[in-house]
Amino acid sequence: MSLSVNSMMPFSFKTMALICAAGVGSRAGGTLPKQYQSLNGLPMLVHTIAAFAQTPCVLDVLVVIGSADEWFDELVAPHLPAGVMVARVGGASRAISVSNGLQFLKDYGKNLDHWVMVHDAARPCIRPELIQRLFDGVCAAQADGGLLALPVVDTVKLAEQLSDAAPDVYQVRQTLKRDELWLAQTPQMFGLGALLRALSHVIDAENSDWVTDEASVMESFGVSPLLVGGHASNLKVTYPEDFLLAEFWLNHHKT
Ligand SMILES: Nc1ccn([C@@H]2O[C@H](COP(=O)(O)OP(=O)(O)OP(=O)(O)O)[C@@H](O)[C@H]2O)c(=O)n1
Ligand SMILES: C[C@](O)(CO)[C@H](O)COP(=O)(O)O
Repeated sequence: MSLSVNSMMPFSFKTMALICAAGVGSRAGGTLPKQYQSLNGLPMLVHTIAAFAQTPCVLDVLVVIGSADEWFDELVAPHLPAGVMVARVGGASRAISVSNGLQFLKDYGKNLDHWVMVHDAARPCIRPELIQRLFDGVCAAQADGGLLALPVVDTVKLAEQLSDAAPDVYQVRQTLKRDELWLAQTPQMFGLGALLRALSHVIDAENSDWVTDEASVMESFGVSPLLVGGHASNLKVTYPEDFLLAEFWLNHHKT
């Protein structure tokens, strides 16, 4: 099955941003979904939105939240920069939330040939310089898309579970060549129309559980995204211990 996702390179001097914030944050703990938990006195999502709102290459910002979200209006809306759009179209998985958000942008009349950057609400320490670096890098290389990423610095083992009786015990099968390995961050930037077509196709046609980022979907249709150097500060807040680290980086950016 071929799907034309890279037949026309997107073109514009600006990009839209889609911030996905419809998850429940089950691994982070706490009484609120992690995107609403406080970092230095403000909800995580407020920090994430602010970075995009302050970036020169970002024209429109859309925040995707869950349809039954009970927190956004009270915790985030009072801090929302002018012009930021909000869509209550989150789905059961990150891929569905992103796809629904892209459809919202299309229905809103956004140009399908223009760029969109997808970013996790859970990466609140993203800085405008990094967002701009991704945009400039992809445009300069005339690539079909790209993402921030970090080279792996640890030695990486491929392992398998020993037995169902010992779910935490794994045995090494192979050590991977680390100089070829990168850790994907967000934002991830592709043409709005191309990404929407690719995601919708995967979601409609098969189990989309394997989809953990936008780039992998585009890769499955033959696109080779550009990797642009990210930064350790752009961590994804996943576990309880990540909140402290995120606060450190937010403070560090201010100095
Ligand atoms: N159905 C979903 C699931 C996730 N996300 C968003 O995707 C980003 C990355 O996902 P992850 O860190 O896995 O967040 P959660 O799914 O909320 O966390 P967990 O897996 O621990 O429950 C987050 O900003 C999250 O809000 C989303 O918009 N819609
Ligand atoms: C998109 C992502 O941030 C790239 O590292 C990541 O895959 C999303 O996290 P999830 O836990 O797989 O939803």
